[in-house]
Amino acid sequence: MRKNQVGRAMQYITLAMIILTAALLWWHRLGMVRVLEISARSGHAVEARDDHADGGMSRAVLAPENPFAFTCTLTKSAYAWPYCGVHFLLGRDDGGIDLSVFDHMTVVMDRAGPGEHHVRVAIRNFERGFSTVADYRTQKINEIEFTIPPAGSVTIPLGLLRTAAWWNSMMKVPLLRTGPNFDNVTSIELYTGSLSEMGTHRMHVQAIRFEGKWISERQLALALVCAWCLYGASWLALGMVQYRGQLRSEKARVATLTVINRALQLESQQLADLVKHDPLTGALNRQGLRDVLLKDQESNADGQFDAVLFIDLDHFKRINDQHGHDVGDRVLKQFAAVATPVLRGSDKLVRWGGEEFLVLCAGIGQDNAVELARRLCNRLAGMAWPEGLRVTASIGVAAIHGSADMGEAIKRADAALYVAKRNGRNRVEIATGAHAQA
Ligand SMILES: Nc1nc2c(ncn2[C@@H]2O[C@H](COP(=O)(O)OP(=O)(O)OP(=O)(O)O)[C@@H](O)[C@H]2O)c(=O)[nH]1
Repeated sequence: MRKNQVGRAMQYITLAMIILTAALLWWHRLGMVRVLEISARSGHAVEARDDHADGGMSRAVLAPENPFAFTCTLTKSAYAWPYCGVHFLLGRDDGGIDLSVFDHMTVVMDRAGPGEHHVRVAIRNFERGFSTVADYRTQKINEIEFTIPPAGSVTIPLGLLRTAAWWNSMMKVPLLRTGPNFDNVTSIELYTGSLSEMGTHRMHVQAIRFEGKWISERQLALALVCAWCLYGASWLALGMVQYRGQLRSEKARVATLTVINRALQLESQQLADLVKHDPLTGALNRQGLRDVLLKDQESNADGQFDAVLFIDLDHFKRINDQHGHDVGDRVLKQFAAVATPVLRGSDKLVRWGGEEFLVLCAGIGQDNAVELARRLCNRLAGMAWPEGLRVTASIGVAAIHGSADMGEAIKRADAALYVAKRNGRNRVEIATGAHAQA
């Protein structure tokens, strides 16, 4: 995927994440509620309970047509705490349901009877390690007592319920486990309160409703933080992967450009060389000579060259005329090939024009220059040439007195060459008066 496509995708995902986060927070605030209702419609079993078993005389009687409506006759007796009420059974004796996922409980009921209507609600929890199936009283009793209007409802946060102190004492519960528990609830009990007046109380439980958020605020916050962290991390990782890919392609591009650059440098060097060299013989041309002299002047004001040889192949026109230009070209090429190894590395062979060549000699001295010219003359005269030709050259030698004298020295060498031609060719003449014979 291209970089800007990924960027656009990430923008959409960010927007989606923001909308999702806002929607979840809004939904959590206004909804996301789960409800457990215990009522005549829910089909939970109901049992009547009173103080009969404890020696009292109170009576709880369920209405035959609706066990959620019952009559409770509270009667004073030898038993100190008369009570009566009902049990709503939620699970088996040893395995109840988890009500800890709910936040609060709402009791909706009608009643009729003497005095204020005090109600005690108890939630029985089967406590592993304490409760037994044989005796339901060993199940932890978490309770609260409150007053309810004749017809209406009361909502109670589950956190307000407390474990009965007598149960903790009876079961010898360690201090840290004395708090209420709702994770294994077997029944909910609804009794008359401790301040309820004696007499007949008619009660009709419309519903006991447990409500709570599917996810607690804390869980939601944690989930959102995790999701955003994950998203941030994946964004970073993606960025890193892209950055590395970019770096790799940049490196590859730089490497390619370096290769191209080198090739161009080489090419431009070759072109520069071409411009400075005669294509036929490979000797320097006049442009090349100019560059050599400029460089020479830059490094040494007086110049390093101290002698110049002016070479002209003898009767070259005749070679062209008799054997054709191609043969003439081959002779010119052979001349350059023969002359080059005779010269030293610091000497420069220049094609002056046509069949005329210059040799610039550095640090040689006039005598040695004359010696070099003779050697060259002899070499040319003694070797085999194309078409069995005999090729000779006439050479004028002149001393160079500093770089400023270069032009004049070439003229003097040319004049000496003219003398060599006039004196019969295939010979060396020196420009400074004393003309040596080959
Ligand atoms: N094949 C060939 N011939 C060339 C080239 N450049 C110049 N020439 C010929 O070289 C010949 C030079 O002739 P001339 O200047 O008359 O000199 P020469 O015949 O060598 O006579 P001398 O110098 O007096 O010995 C001319 O015919 C030119 O056309 C070249 O690049 N190739």
